[in-house]
Order: sequence, then structure tokens, then C-alpha cells
Amino acid sequence: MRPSALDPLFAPATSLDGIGDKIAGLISRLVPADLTNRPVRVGDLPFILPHSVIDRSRRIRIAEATESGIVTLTLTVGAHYPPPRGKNNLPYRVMAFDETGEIALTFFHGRQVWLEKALGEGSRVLVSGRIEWFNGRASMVHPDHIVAEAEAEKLPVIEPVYPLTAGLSAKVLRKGIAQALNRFPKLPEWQDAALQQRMELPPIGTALQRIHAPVSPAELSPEGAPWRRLAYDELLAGQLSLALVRQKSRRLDGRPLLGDGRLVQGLLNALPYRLTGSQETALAEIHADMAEGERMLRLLQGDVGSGKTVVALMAMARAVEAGGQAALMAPTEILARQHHATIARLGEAVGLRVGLLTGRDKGRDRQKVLDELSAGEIDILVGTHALFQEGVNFSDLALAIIDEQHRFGVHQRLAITSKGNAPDMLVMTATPIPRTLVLSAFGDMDVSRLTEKPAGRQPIKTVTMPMERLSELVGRMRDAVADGQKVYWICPLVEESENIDVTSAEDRYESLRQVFADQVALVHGRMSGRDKDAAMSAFKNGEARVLVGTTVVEVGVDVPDATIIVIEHAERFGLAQLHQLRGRVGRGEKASSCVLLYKGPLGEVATRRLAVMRETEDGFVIAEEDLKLRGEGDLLGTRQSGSPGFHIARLEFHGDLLAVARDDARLALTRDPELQSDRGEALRVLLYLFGRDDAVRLLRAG
Ligand SMILES: Nc1ncnc2c1ncn2[C@@H]1O[C@H](COP(=O)(O)OP(=O)(O)OP(=O)(O)O)[C@@H](O)[C@H]1O
Repeated sequence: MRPSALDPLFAPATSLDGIGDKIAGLISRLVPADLTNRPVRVGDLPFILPHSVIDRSRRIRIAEATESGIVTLTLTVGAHYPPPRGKNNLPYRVMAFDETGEIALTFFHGRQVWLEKALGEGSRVLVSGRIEWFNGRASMVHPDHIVAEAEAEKLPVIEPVYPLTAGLSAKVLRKGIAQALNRFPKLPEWQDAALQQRMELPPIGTALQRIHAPVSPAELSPEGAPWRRLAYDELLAGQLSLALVRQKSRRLDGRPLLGDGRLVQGLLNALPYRLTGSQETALAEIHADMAEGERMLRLLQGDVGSGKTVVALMAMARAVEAGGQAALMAPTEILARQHHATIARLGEAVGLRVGLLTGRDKGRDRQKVLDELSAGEIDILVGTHALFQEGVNFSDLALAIIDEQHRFGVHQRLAITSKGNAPDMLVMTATPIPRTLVLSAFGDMDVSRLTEKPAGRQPIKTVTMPMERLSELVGRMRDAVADGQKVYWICPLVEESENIDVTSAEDRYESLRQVFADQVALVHGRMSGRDKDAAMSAFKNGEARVLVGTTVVEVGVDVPDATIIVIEHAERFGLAQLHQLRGRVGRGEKASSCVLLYKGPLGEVATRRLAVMRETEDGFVIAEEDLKLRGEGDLLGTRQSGSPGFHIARLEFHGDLLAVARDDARLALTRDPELQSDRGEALRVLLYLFGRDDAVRLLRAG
């Protein structure tokens, strides 16, 4: 049950003056992304933090304001010039002056009664807003503030500036936030007293007050005490929910999965290569976890092409040896089919029964798989999200592997954990993630890393090339194809979108057909599953030698004899994505290359990104650079749902707080596993405050 202290914050935002459904809808775009599926609450508003301040402290005279910008002037009001009756589209002007000059205060939307009051002729007022100069005349359209000189203290000196969205005015938002702050209840302190003192964290109420009514710009800095307090709260809420997942999944009894090595050894013998040292180490860690009575919760992190799939297979083989079943969930249909093909082929050697289940499988075929699964006639089931839907019943699921590629957040892990059958869990992630992010997103898991690539891989040669050299490039590709090579050609969007100038995959496909005729295939997200499969397999078996595609080929696709990848409009992709895409080549023993086609002029960030791509192939280095260039939000945030993207914490400033929060969260649970002490109760408040309700439900009295 939600603590009643929080009731005022959980009231709908529309209960605030001046906020109707429409405004609430606009505000929802400013609150954390994972909250947008529910109506905006009063409690969301205080967490919309200002990004800068306007300093109105300096008062100047008209003539001193030589440039356009925000100024505060002390004026004597002159004549009013309302628009003629019936001409409300014309502005309402009020002239005002000081000893150095004159300024026109301009208002739209017709005659307004309040103007006559606020700007009585002959009165002295402080006016603050943006001054503009035109032909030597000064004007100010809709001043931000007008206050009588006698009430000068009413003018905010330092005024926070909030992120806005079209249709939402600063005034409305500010008023809403002010009301929400007034309703902010006194909440119990959830921070450990000693830690709070050591870290100099103000109480949450104080932090919010100070950040919304700063007395100096420094108070708004992410490194300032108010922001650090809020960031630490957010991180602690995240780490606490991860710790709860961990506690819950550990408590559900796992079972020791031991095997006689029959399948594992058989597979090793059947592999056409030897495992790398990294693969062996990771596998040993995984097998050791599985042998324990506690549930495994492990993350397998590997750079592109480091060979995660075979590690997954060996883990699943152990689960089957131990008498159970295993499931492997892939993020896309294409990938599920690819994994299925690889695993079924290798598994055949040792008699593993491998099934496939995706959203596309319907009717009788689907039923057959489901029946075999529940009868225990399938050992390993590969599929997409469809795997963990209702109606899919394993006879004895012992190991769940999730190839998450950033799309499988803590909420989904919670969902599987709450299912109750307590399988061991292994999450695989392809993009190397910086350490701080591993902690923030996977603080509940143990980590294995694949740090080396299989022997014999050659470096990928990466070049950048302006779009103008397209025809020269096509000529070179023609030679390469004649020489027996295979080429990926990546385009950013499926169709010409209205105002973005993007060469679509379809157009590119048509134009490349002029050159490569039947040797080119097309794959993109809007094609039917069957057509996608056909294109992929034509490319795999070599009927097609050029595969034009959108980023559907980004994740995981494995065609080891493809040696060239061309990425069009490379300047539009993020670093992590470019690295993933490039990782489609260089997967065999032949030398590969990557051509980054760009359309100039390039901005600073795009230039840097392309340079990083030329300089290194090391995914961990690239991830760190990406973090620097983009901030952590995008790296984990935008492309996935339910991930711990942060709203307040910014890891470039608050990364140091993460480890503290994790230790604090784990310690709190060790002392008080059900959060029943005073601090425990307060921590529940924290969880609700940051939208971690589902974590509270993991508690016995949740
Ligand atoms: N030890 C090894 N020696 C040689 N080749 C290997 C080894 N392990 C895996 N491979 C091969 O390397 C290729 C990449 O493996 P896999 O598809 O598992 O990579 P991945 O880690 O999933 O990469 P990505 O995330 O880029 O898809 C495959 O063709 C696989 O057969």
C-alpha cells in the first residue's frame, strides 16, 4: 500500500490551478519517459528541473542596452495605444521612457484590461524582458514581468528557466510548479543520517525549494548540493529496486544444475573452432553459477563478434544435461531465426531438440511447438518476446537467456522473476557499456565479459567519404563483387520522409539494381517477415551479393563471409549504432572494410564520431566516447523501453554516486530485507516517489 503521506503528490496534475487536460498532456512530455503512460501527477512537476537561469539583478537604462537580450528597466509609463475596435489582430502598444530614451511595450491578443492597471499612465514600474532594437527604436514584446517600483521586491532576481514544449508557456509551467511545491508534503527522511551528513545532502524539500528558487546560478549546477541530493535519491531508488529484484530472485530457490558433460563436451567436439580464452572463462563462470543452489543472475557482455552465441549454447546444453529446458530470447525476428538456425545445426550433432517460436508463428505450427514444449519434447526454445507470453508453458524451464541488446530493462527482468518458476537467468548484451552504466542498468547482476575476439580476425579498415563520391564508390563495389565479396549497404530510413532529405533504402535498392541486377537484395522493417527471410537467406547463400537494408541488420546478424559495409548518412547515426553496424563485417578470417558515407557540412559532434570510428575498433573505448559525446540518457535511454534512463541524475556529474547508492541499497536490505524499520518505511516512500512501484511489490507486504 502506498504511504498516505504521498497522496498530495499522486493527485492528478489537473487538480492544480491553470492546468487542464491539454496542458497536462504537454507537461507529460517533460516528465520521465517511463512515466508517460499514466496521467501526469502533481508530484511530477517539482521534478521538472530548470536548465538555466535568467539573472534580472542588473538594472540598466534604455540607452545602455545596446544589444537585444533580457534586461530589467525602471520606466515611467506614457501613453497607451490600443488597437482600434474590431482590429484585435493589431498590437496594443504602451510607450514608456526613462531619462535616456523611450521604449514601446507591445502586446498582442487585443485590448486587455489588466494592462491599464499594471501600466497606469505616469506610474513608475520595473519591466523585465527581452529588449529588441529596430531602426534605432527599442521595443519589448510581452515583458516577462511588470511590477510597480514600490513593490520592486516582487521581481524575481534569479529566475529559473524550464525546458518547454510547443504550446506550453513558461508562465503556466512556473505557476504549476510553484503550486506543486506548496503541496509537497513533509516526507520521512530515507537517507542514512551519517551518509547524508558526510555527503552534505540537504533534505529533499529543501533541495527542491532551492532548485526552483535559486538565489545564485551556482545552485542550479548539477554539481550543486540541491541537484546532487535529487540525483542521489533517483540513483538510490534505482539501485534499491535492482537490489530488491536480486533479493527476490535469490530467495526463490534456484536449483543446482549439474551435468555429466555429455552434451557440452559433444558440442565442443563438434565446433569447427576452439573457444577463445574469454569464452572459456565466461563459460566457467556461468557453469559455476548454474551449479549453485542460488539462482544465477548474470550479464554476459561482449563486444560485437566476440562469440556470445556459442557461450549461450553451452550454457543451455548444461541446463539440458541437468534434465531441464532452456529458452533463448532474441530482440528481433531475424535474429531469433538466425540463432535458431545456428543452434539447431550445432545441436544436431548431440541430439538436442531445438524449437522456434516467434510472433509470426500461428495456428497449427504454433500449437505443435507449444504442445511439444509442455510435454518436454523440446530441449531448447529460441524465439522473440513471444517466448514469455501467456500460454507458453515449459515443462521444466531451468535457464532463460535474454539477448537483450538494450531492449530488455529491469521491468522485464522483474516480470520474468515474478513468474515464480525461478529459472537461472543470463542476459547478453552486445554493446559494450561503460562501467558506470553497467552498474546503473545491471546493478542486480554479476558480470562476465568477453574481451577478446576469435583468433584470425583482421582489423576492419574504416574510411569516411563524402556523398559526392558515391558513383566512384559504386564502381569500386562493382569490382569487389566481381571479385566475390559480399556487401552490406545501410540506409537510414525506409521511405522518403516529408522534410528530411534521406535517400531511402528503396531508392538505393532501385539505383543499385541498375548496376548489380539480380545480385542485390533489399531488407527493411516494413517488409513482411517472409520477404525479410528470403532476402536474408539470399544474401547468406550468396545468390545476392549486395544487401541493401535499414538498421534491421544492425543487431546480431551474422554472415561471416560479408566483408564490406557501406553506411549511408553515417553522420546521422550514434556511435554505438555505427559500431554495431560495422560489427557485421570482420567476422571471418578475410580482411574487411567499412565505408562511412556522409553528407557535409558536418557538425562538431558528427565529425568527432566519425573520427572515433576511424581511430578504434574497441567497443569499450567507443562506448566511453559515446558517453562523453551524448550523455548517458541516449546511450541507454531512447531506443529501449523500461530501461533505467535517468531523469535527474547525469552520470557525467553523478557517476561517483552510483557505487555509493548500490552499496547503500544492498546494506539497507541486508539489515531490513522487508523494509519494515523506520528507514525501511521511508525507503518505500522513495521507491513510490520515483515510480518504482513494481519493486515495492516484490516485498512480502508490498
Ligand atoms: N572461438 C571462436 N573461434 C572462431 N570463430 C568463432 C568463435 N566463436 C564464435 N565464432 C564465430 O564468430 C562469429 C560471431 O559470433 P556470434 O554471432 O556469437 O557473435 P556475437 O558475440 O553474438 O556478436 P554480435 O553481437 O556482433 O552479433 C560467428 O560466425 C561464430 O561462428
